[in-house]
Amino acid sequence: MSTAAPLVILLEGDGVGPEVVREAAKVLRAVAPHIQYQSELLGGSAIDATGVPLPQKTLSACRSAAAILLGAVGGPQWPRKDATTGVLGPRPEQGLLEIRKELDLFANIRPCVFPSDSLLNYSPLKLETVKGAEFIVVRELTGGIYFGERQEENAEGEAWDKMVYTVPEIQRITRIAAHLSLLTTPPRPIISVDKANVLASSRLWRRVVTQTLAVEFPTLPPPTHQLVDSCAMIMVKNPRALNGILLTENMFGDILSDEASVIPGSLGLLPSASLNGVPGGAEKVVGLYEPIHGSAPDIAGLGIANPIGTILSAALLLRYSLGLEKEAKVVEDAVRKVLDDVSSGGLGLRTKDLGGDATTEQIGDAVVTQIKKILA
Ligand SMILES: NC(=O)C1=CN([C@@H]2O[C@H](COP(=O)(O)OP(=O)(O)OC[C@H]3O[C@@H](n4cnc5c(N)ncnc54)[C@H](O)[C@@H]3O)[C@@H](O)[C@H]2O)C=CC1
Ligand SMILES: CC(C)CC(=O)C(=O)O
Ligand SMILES: [Mg+2]
Repeated sequence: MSTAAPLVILLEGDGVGPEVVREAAKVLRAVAPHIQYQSELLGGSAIDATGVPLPQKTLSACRSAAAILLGAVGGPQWPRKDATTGVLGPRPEQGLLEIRKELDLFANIRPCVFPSDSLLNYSPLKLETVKGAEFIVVRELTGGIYFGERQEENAEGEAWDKMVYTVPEIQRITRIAAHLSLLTTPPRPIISVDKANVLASSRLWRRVVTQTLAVEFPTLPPPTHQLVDSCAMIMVKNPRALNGILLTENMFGDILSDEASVIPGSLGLLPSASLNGVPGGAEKVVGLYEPIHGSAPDIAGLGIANPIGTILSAALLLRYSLGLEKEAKVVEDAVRKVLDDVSSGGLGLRTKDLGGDATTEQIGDAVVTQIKKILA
């Protein structure tokens, strides 16, 4: 374990963001007390304080940090209308897109696994359908339609968004998928998801994914290709058929990963890592870690948000940015213990989204208690 004191930037954001980040930071403090923290503004709270969703101070702090932990941004109060001009102000989500672009966080890794087998009974899908489902969504994060040119509604009543991909953008995200595939023996199959029957950008995607894997990773089996619409159907009908790496572009990955959270039972469960390179390699990668969910304005301030997705994101931070694999495992084991049924030695604690009545804080405290027991 490194003895230096790495700096982690906390971007609490909006809505339930501060509630879930508080618990994840508590967990990090328990498992790795040497980490230093600094809180900075992003999103709606940054707009209110500074006028912009990504203040320069936040960006500079993130650039010099070892890693970043984010809650979520956005809410119905933004964009705000200027009282005199009636002009709409910036959107919190712009800040998130900007920080991803500025830090070149092109690889978004979203593992869809059951943090505890006891959750098999809480999935809205049938137990026999979801049992054994386990895949990783590898989402391209700095290209595609979220970053293309756009035209807001004009006088002709038209609006459009342009989806652009380039060969290097597709090559580099394919390399991340290949790297993750090769971490297991046998390698996890790579399923590339696109809409190549309609979109030119998807036809480029399919060609470049196939070629990059064939040329640079000849030992890997060739990828399979799945159209995004039928992929969405398979995900809830027979998710085990997708076991492996789902490699896809920005918007498809955004949508499919929210759908994937239905398998373990809640959007509040799944973590993510946004990286600018291959994790665990010789080069230091920049990493921003966040749950896959949004700011959940409908439950903000009630203290009932599920913090597990953020806590598991903190585990990914320990693993990918700080090289603290043992500590990452301790956090994951502690989360499992908290969720596991009492009959199998766990606490059986669940927030409302999973049918329980535990608060956000109780889950965080329980994870900390389990960490202390594991480390004792
Ligand atoms: N990474 C980010 O910062 C993201 C921000 N957003 C923003 O969040 C705002 C709300 O978007 P929505 O479409 O409502 O998506 P959302 O993910 O915030 O919420 C969807 C549903 O899931 C529930 N939910 C989400 N997280 C939960 C948690 N941790 N525990 C329990 N229940 C949870 C919410 O209560 C809501 O019913 C929007 O402004 C959107 O732009 C959305 C997605 C990602
Ligand atoms: C601003 C959005 C693209 C955020 C989002 O939905 C996500 O990254 O999951
Ligand atoms: Mg999303």
